[in-house]
Amino acid sequence: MKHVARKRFGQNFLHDQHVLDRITDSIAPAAGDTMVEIGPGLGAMTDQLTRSLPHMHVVELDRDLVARLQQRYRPEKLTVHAGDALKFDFGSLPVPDGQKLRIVGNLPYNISSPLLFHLATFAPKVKDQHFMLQKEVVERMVAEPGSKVYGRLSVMLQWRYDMTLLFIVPPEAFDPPPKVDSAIVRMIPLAQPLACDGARLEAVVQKAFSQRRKVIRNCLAGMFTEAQIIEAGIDPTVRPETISLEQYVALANLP
Ligand SMILES: C[S@@+](CC[C@H](N)C(=O)[O-])C[C@H]1O[C@@H](n2cnc3c(N)ncnc32)[C@H](O)[C@@H]1O
Repeated sequence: MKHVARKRFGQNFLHDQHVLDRITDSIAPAAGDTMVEIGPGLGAMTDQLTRSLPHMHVVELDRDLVARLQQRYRPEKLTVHAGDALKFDFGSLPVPDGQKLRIVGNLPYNISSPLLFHLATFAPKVKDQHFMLQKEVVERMVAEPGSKVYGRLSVMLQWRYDMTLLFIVPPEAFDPPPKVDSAIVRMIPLAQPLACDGARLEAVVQKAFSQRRKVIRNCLAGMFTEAQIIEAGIDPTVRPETISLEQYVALANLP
């Protein structure tokens, strides 16, 4: 029976073989990799990846799709984790000594930011991540200071990852087509992120960008004095979107 795409699970299934091949080439799966796919859906990417991998893991929330995947693949080939990727402990997957996890997925766009933040907590155990996301989200992730779309997602993810927008995917590549363009992003955890307490950095960045149009002195009133902002090497009259990752880290590291 044909699966009817469920909007609430952000289901848009890839059917363009050229796009599937390009994504697979970008991921370049190798036989020894430990790989997990988030939201395998009907298995379009899974089929491609399992050609090179003797075994892989998937995490899928939709129980109907879980049942389909379990019917389609032998358990030695595919371990299906039925559940919510937002709550999944990616650190619990068995990875051989000296190796790290590879994470891939055409992500459900309705939960992309919280999912990226959840995944960031596993960054030290991860080799790389390749995701399909809404193009605008990828543009925010890789944005530089001064850009209109530079914000919390840019700073928090750039603190942990080296990120590259690989290519754009048009709506026609999916069934049903989403209303927006999509993009493939490669995320490689940094070996040595700038030393900083993540929760503190998050608090500073969240407060800074909660009023993008104000100058940073006013955005951070109550958290830092003007003198402290200057001490972190920041002009207190600039807007939050012009402040670099290094400067936000300096602020978060103030005693
Ligand atoms: C955009 S579709 C991609 C499907 C498939 N990978 C493809 O490319 O055709 C997103 C998939 O994520 C699943 N999904 C949605 N929310 C999820 C969650 N919280 N945890 C795990 N999977 C989820 C959906 O059921 C769906 O299969």
